[in-house]
Amino acid sequence: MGLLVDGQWQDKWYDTEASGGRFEREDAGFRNWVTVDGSAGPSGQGGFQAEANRYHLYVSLACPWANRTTIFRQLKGLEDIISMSVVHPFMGDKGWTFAEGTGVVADPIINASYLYEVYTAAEPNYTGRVTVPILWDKKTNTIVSNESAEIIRMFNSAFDDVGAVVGDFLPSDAIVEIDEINAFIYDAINNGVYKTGFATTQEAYEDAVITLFDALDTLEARLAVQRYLLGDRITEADWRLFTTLVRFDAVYVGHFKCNIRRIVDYPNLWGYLRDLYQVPGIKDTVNMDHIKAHYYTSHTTINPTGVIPAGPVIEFDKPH
Ligand SMILES: N[C@@H](CCC(=O)N[C@@H](CS)C(=O)NCC(=O)O)C(=O)O
Repeated sequence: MGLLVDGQWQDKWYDTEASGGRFEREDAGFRNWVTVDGSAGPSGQGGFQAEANRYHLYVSLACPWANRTTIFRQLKGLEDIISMSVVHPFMGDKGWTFAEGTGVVADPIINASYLYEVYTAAEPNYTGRVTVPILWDKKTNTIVSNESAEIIRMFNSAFDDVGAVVGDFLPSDAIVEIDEINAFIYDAINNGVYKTGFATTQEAYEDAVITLFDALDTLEARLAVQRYLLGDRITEADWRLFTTLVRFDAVYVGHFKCNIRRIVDYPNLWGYLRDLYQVPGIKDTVNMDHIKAHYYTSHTTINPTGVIPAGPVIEFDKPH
C-alpha cells in the first residue's frame, strides 16, 4: 500500500489521523472520456475517439470498482475491442504488481512490473494513489481515466458504432433516478464497507456500520416490491450495487467487520444477488480466489497474519 509523490513511490497506509479515524477516499486523477467523435466528455480533454483496439484496461479481479468495468466490458461485448491486463491479488508495499500468479495477465503495453509504472508512463511527476481500474490509450500513450464510474458510462455507449453489442444500462429517461440511487449506494454501501473496515476509532466504525446496514435494510424493502433497483429492468445502478454485494459475505462480513447481518440473511437481496450473478457472462467476472486473497493478505493492519479463511460456502448458482 502506498502512493506516488512527484512520480516517486512512497509506502504509506491510509492516513486517518486527521479525520478522526475516518477513511476518506481520494478523487481519481485522470478524468477524460472516450466519446463517439473524440470531442471532450463531461470532464477532462478531448481527443479520445472510440475505436476498436485502441484502448487497454488495467484491472484487479479483486477490486469492486474494477469489477464494474469488467462487467460492462462483458455485457457490451467489448472483450475483443478493449484489451485487458490483470494485476496480482496481493497489494504489498509497492502497491499492485504484475508478479506471476494464477489469473494474472501481464502488461503488454509498457511491460510494467508495478502498476505505478503505468501512472508514471502517463505522467512522470504524478502525485496520487495508484488505483485500478485504469483505461489506457495506446495511441497517445496516456491514461484516459482511472474513475470506474465514468469508464462504465463510456463502455455503455461510446463503442456502439465500433463493435459493441446492443444494450443500454443508462436509459435517458432514468438517468436522474440512477444518479440519485447511485449516490446513496456509493456513500452508504460501496464506499460504506471501506469506511467500516478502515475505521480506526470505535465511533467512526459504528457510524459507518450503522449507515451501511440501514441502507441495506432500505434496499431489502425496495426489492420486496420490484425485481431490480429501478423496477423491472437492470440498470447501471444494479451493477454498481452487485460488485459490493458479491464480495460481502466472503470478505466484508469478516475482514471489514460488516457483520450485523449477511447478505444471505436478507431474502430479497440474496435472491437479487443470485439473479444478477446468473446473468450470462457475469460469473466470469467474479474471481473469489483473487477477492479473498487480496483483502485478507494485503491489509496487514487489519489481518496481520494474512491467513485467508476457508469459507463461507456461498451458493450463487442456486435458483433465485
Ligand atoms: N475512484 C476509483 C477508486 C478505485 C480504487 O480505490 N481501487 C482500489 C482497489 S479496490 C485501489 O486500487 N486501491 C489502491 C490504493 O488506494 O492505494 C474508482 O472507482 O475507479
